[in-house]
Amino acid sequence: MDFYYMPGSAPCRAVQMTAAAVGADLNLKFLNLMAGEHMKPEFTKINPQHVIPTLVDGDFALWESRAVCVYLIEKFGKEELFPKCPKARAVINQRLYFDMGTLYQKFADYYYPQLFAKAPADPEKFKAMETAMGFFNTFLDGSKYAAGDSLTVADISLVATVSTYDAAGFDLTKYPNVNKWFQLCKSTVPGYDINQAGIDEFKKFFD
Ligand SMILES: N[C@@H](CCC(=O)N[C@@H](CS)C(=O)NCC(=O)O)C(=O)O
Repeated sequence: MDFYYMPGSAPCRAVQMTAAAVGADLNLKFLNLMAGEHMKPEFTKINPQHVIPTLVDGDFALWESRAVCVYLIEKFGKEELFPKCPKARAVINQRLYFDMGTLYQKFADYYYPQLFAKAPADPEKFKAMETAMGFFNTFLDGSKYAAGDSLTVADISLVATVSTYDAAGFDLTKYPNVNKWFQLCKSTVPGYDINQAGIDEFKKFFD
């Protein structure tokens, strides 16, 4: 399977950790967004939305990291990462949508204008990030992992986001449940070393 990615990208790292968890071999295809490679017709033919991560499995192309993670889990039969039980799956989905629509989104809203448009920091957007992280801290009350007592795709997606907050200097110690969960994920999420290598790349944007 071809995998179009950049190592610093959080959603790409989530897919790479999922691939490690299910034992999928990804044929890595580095796509340099800074050089506009995602806008070239070779790539827009595959993905008209021109975003990474993008997975190509034969004649099937898929993007949106969380959809790609779930596809890999189902293709490789690792049901424990996305159990079929309706309630368990519903909580995992809630966490995944929270990650995409709220936690990662608030990070992007605050940091991206500063990183990519040299805009000044907006304190209201920083508060929105704090509120989002506070929600996640509450979800983790009495729960070892993001969606219960075992590791699921929700943890893989969320740890890509939370490690990105951490890399940007966001203080996680104010969120004790998140901080504890983050330390646990570092040692239990398969392929976390790949995430760390990507984080090291991402940090260069802050230099
Ligand atoms: N929600 C998407 C976000 C994908 C995304 O925005 N990727 C960025 C890189 S991190 C990208 O490819 N940007 C290029 C563009 O939007 O044209 C996911 O989780 O896969």
